[in-house]
Amino acid sequence: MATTPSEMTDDVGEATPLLEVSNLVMDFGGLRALDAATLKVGQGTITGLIGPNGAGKTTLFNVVAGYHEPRAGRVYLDGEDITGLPPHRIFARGLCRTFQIPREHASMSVLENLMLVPRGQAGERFFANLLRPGLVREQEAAHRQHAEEVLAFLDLSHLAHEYARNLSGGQKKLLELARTLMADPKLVLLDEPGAGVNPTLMGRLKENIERLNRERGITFLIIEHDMDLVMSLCDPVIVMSEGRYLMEGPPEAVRRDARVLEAYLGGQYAAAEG
Ligand SMILES: Nc1ncnc2c1ncn2[C@@H]1O[C@H](COP(=O)(O)OP(=O)(O)OP(=O)(O)O)[C@@H](O)[C@H]1O
Repeated sequence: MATTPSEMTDDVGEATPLLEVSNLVMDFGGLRALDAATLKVGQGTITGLIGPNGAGKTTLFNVVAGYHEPRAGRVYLDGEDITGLPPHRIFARGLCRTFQIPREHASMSVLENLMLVPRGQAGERFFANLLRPGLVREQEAAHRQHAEEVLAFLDLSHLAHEYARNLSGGQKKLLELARTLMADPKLVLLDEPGAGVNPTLMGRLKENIERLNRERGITFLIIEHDMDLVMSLCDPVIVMSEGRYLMEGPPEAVRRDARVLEAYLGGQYAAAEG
């Protein structure tokens, strides 16, 4: 059965939702990209976020991750109000996002890309550097070890010293995922992880998301247009349309819901139904 945001509390149990977005409004000039968008993401879920082009999904990610300040509304992470915090502070609280177009540092190796992810290193603090250089070295070594573990977990160790520019599109998506893991995230927002990824790597990406969810308890919110990926990976699936929450439910219920079909009206969903 599909639910509304207020009913969803029961679905997630008594626990506070990991992410709660309440009545977000975001304008770009005269265009209202988010129109009182409200939704909740349950702890430990792999939640899908779908909707037609322009529904406001990426804008919602940008507001949640601190890249845009909303005109109105609130964002809560694990019950704490994070609205308007800058991206690095939100990141430090365990909310990480990836981008539709990966943002790797092309002329650095894969390992260096991971080591760049900030973790509040003492080395970045001038006085700590002067007073305790040994601490800086220890932290760098620990950071490197963590990066190597992340690469091993994602089966990317063989690419550690490859320039990021030489990776395929799918490998860059895995690198994006790896970068989020450097921050020990609670919640990862993935923006179209399947776009431009070949079927083999897509399978790997999916398995890795499932393993991270199962073994590390990481919650995922995933924007995706590939309906096969959404249907096989995500539960629940939230649907947005015209800047607002439309409905949510298990993938099969969402797939059959008349409101969803109407929202996509002749778009890729109808095509996928074929
Ligand atoms: N930086 C921006 N400046 C102006 N308009 C923007 C900006 N970002 C998004 N928009 C507009 O806001 C609306 C919502 O866009 P958004 O990218 O959030 O939708 P989406 O659901 O992610 O779409 P898609 O599935 O195509 O990525 C669209 O009309 C878009 O053109």
